[in-house]
Amino acid sequence: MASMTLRLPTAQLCKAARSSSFRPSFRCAQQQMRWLATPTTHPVTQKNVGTAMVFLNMGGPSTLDEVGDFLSRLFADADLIPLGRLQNYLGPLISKRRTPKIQKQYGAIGGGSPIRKWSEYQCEEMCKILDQISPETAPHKPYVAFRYANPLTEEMYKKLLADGFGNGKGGRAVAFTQYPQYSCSTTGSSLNELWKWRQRLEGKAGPSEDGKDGTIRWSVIDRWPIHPGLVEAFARNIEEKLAEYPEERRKDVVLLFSAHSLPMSVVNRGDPYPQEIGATVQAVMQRLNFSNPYRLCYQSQVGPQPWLGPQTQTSVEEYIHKGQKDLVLIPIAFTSDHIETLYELDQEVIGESGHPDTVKRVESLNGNPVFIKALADLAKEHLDSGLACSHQNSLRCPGCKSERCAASKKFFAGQEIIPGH
Ligand SMILES: C=CC1=C(C)c2cc3[nH]c(cc4nc(cc5[nH]c(cc1n2)c(C)c5CCC(=O)O)C(CCC(=O)O)=C4C)c(C)c3C=C
Ligand code: FES
Ligand SMILES: [Fe+2]
Repeated sequence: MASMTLRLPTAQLCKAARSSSFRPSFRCAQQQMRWLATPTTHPVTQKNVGTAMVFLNMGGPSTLDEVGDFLSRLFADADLIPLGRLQNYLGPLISKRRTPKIQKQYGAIGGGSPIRKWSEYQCEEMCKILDQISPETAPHKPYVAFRYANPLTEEMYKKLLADGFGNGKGGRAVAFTQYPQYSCSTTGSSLNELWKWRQRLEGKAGPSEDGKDGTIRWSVIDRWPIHPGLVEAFARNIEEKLAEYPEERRKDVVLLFSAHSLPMSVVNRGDPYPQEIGATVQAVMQRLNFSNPYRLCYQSQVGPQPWLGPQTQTSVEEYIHKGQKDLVLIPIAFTSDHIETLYELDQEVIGESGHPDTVKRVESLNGNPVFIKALADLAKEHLDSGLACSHQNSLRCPGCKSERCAASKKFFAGQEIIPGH
């Protein structure tokens, strides 16, 4: 199939778009000019190298021996746990103290987190579908970049370069966050880390005026809280779980959506996560035709400071106390199993509820084909859009004081992307 590009040379388009009259709406101008698209051939270098699809996530320790390193990277991350000037001193101290407790939890779920297995599987399967539905950007090559566990962002970036992306040859890479809802402590942290390694490994200069300096062109799928495929996958899993209850009780089962909580300091800084979590919940309930009563609650608080509530475990206990024993827990902020589903929800919340036969959890998305097709559809929409990132991604939190956020947001928003390439 013939590939598509813009009739005007990109450099000319970009120059026009950068001129003062275009400046306020560069991305709009880029989008509006897409109707000029006409079939032509790929630049050879791009065709050969294909498109790198890079899944971003926090990662988890695959073995008990990796728990210490995982936690020490996590407590060293100032985007997640800001400890100020004491970060380098307190981070290692807290992580070391916490390691035995968390090792026990990973021990109880089989000796490690399944997140690497699921991420690699989901990304590979998505790429196979993309090769079919988006031949103009094929071949799609799967990569995983974790923030706190192997494969780390540095390792992924070096692999990209070794595989022929960058190195004077250009090539396109899509950073695809696997957190459907954006938080500066999760996706924001992963993007800041990706930007850091891009600066270290591909130079500080950034792309030249014509975008042809041979560095990797990055675009970002930074959030997808209400993507119809995601909503459909969640909704079907909920329907399956509801079908396990006797018909006469089914419509009164309470659906308890559960998301990882955020410290109130992060919420009050203006983090978009609570709003986007609410949007997913609303979209799923709309798809279910509001078949059941529902609530959103939050889990996995760490440390003594105030976190966003209500807490999942307390909510379950309180509903049971009120006589509501039919409860379905729905982990809504993570797309594969991890200690928060397998340990915290299954073993603590359900295990300690006293009613494990009526308090249930829906399956995580893991290898669900409906979900993997959704990932592919979402990626295709992004590749066709020509957008470097969402418009929303360019806005910092009102309370953000981080220079890292400012620099990385500017970098990603400034990438020049040709639709369908
Ligand atoms: C959408 C998901 C998550 C958000 C938002 C999030 C914010 C957040 N987390 C911490 C502190 C910790 N999180 C830890 C583990 C952990 N966190 C998430 C997801 C989100 N975190 C997951 C899936 C996991 C488990 C990984 C796995 O099992 O594979 C931990 C380590 C465990 C522990 O010590 O309890 C900490 C610490 C903060 C401070 C925060 C928001 C600022
Ligand atoms: S903390 Fe949200 S943009 Fe920096
Ligand atoms: Fe967390």
